[in-house]
Parts: sequence; structure tokens; C-alpha cells
Amino acid sequence: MSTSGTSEDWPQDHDRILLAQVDSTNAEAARRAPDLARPTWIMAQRQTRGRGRRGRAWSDPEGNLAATLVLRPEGPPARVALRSFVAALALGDALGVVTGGRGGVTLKWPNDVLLNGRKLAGILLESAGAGGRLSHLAIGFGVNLSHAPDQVEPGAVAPVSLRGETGIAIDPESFLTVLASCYAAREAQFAAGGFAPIRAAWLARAARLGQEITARTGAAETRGRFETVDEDGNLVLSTATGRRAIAAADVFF
Ligand SMILES: O=C(O)CCCC[C@@H]1SC[C@@H]2NC(=O)N[C@@H]21
Repeated sequence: MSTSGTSEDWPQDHDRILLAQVDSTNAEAARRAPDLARPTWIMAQRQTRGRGRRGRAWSDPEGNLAATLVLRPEGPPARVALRSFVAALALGDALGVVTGGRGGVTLKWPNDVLLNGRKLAGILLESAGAGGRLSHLAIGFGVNLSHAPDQVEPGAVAPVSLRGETGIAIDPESFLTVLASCYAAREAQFAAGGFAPIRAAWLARAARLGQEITARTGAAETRGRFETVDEDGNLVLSTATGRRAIAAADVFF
């Protein structure tokens, strides 16, 4: 199956491609990006080689959401990368809509979404370009709507599914419609107001803000109090040896 089209609730300036199966919607995004004239969501019912952050595999049973938004954003790569926060916020908004705002949704730096403190969703940003200019940005969303994976990395936040945690059953296509609409609203906020309102909204939902956390980048580990996220999206920790701004890491609680 490969269909494209729109429905009443779908954002007017976004396109949509629905696939039965693909290796990875992010990989498909990279293949199709040169031919896409408008922001486009690519959703697959099943991925055979879903990928997660830092080269990890992303397990993707049918009934979960696997979708990638392909954008052609203007601006320097560092600003484009702030869409990581736009995306996480939009996903948090979408979950608020489907749960009727019952709460329990928090955001874990850089861009995981937690439900009742456990991992419900991950986001993977990938881009291509040359000479300081990006040709496209792919924002991949993996949401455990129906099933939580059995296996997790040692020390990682345990996974959870929306259905298992709340009893709410929503199919991926319906969830995508809500997510696309929430994303369009947050993108408009980012375009109009820059990172400041996005940052403030993200911090208002941040998991473990003010608490001790560990940031791990390769073999390097930094433990400290989670102070804030700065104007560039860095994780700021107050450590025994001073304030540290960390651009990329995995966070452990
Ligand atoms: O490691 C993470 O937490 C990020 C996981 C991102 C998974 C999604 S599923 C849709 C898109 N396609 C992929 O191959 N990965 C992302």
C-alpha cells in the first residue's frame, strides 16, 4: 500500500504518504526528500529496520506509530536542530489531546517523551546537506501506542505503551493526524517567536528538572543537578566542578 492524501483535520500545507512496510521511515525520507515540494509526513505500518538514536535499533511492532516529517528548513544547522524541542513538545501536545489532558506526560532531554516516568516515545532527527546548508531535515517519531518493546538498554528508562498505561487505544493513522496538527502549531510558534517560547514550554514539562541526573557521551559521564536547557538547546548541569553545558549525550536518571 502506498497512498497519499488529506483529511479534514490534516494541516493544509503538509502532505502525507502512508506505506504498509518500509525499512525505516527516516531512510525513506532521505530517499524521497529531493522530490518533495512541501513538508511531508511518511508513515509506515511496519518498519523492518527502524533506527533509534546513536545507531541503536528501534523495535516497531504493528500498532505503534512510525512516522517521519520531512522539512526543508531555512537557516543554520544549529537553529534547524532546535526542532528537536519543537518535535518533542508537539508530541507531548498530541498525547495531551488523546489522553484528554490527564497528565503524566513529561519530556526527557534531548527528545524522549515519557508517560508516568517511563519511555513512551523517541524522536530521531537526521539531516543532509553541504556547505553549512541543509537540503532536508527528517524528524522521525516512534510512539509505543499499543506495545512496549521487551528489551531495553541497561540503565535506560523502562518503556511503556499508551494502551498499556492508560487503556486508550488509538490507531497510528488517527494519532498521526493529531500529531501533524500539533506539530504545525508548534512550528508556527517557532517561526513567529524563535526558540524562547519553545524552550519555556519544554522546560515547563521537563522530567527531573532540578534533580541529579547523569549525562553520558561515549565513555564520558557527567553527574550533576539538571539546571536548565540553554538558548542553544544544551543540557546545563551544575556539577561538583562547576556548570557544564552539554550538547549531545544520553541521559540516565
Ligand atoms: O532512539 C530513540 O529514542 C529514537 C527512536 C526514533 C524511532 C523512529 S520510528 C520512525 C522513524 N524511523 C526510524 O527509523 N526511526 C524513527
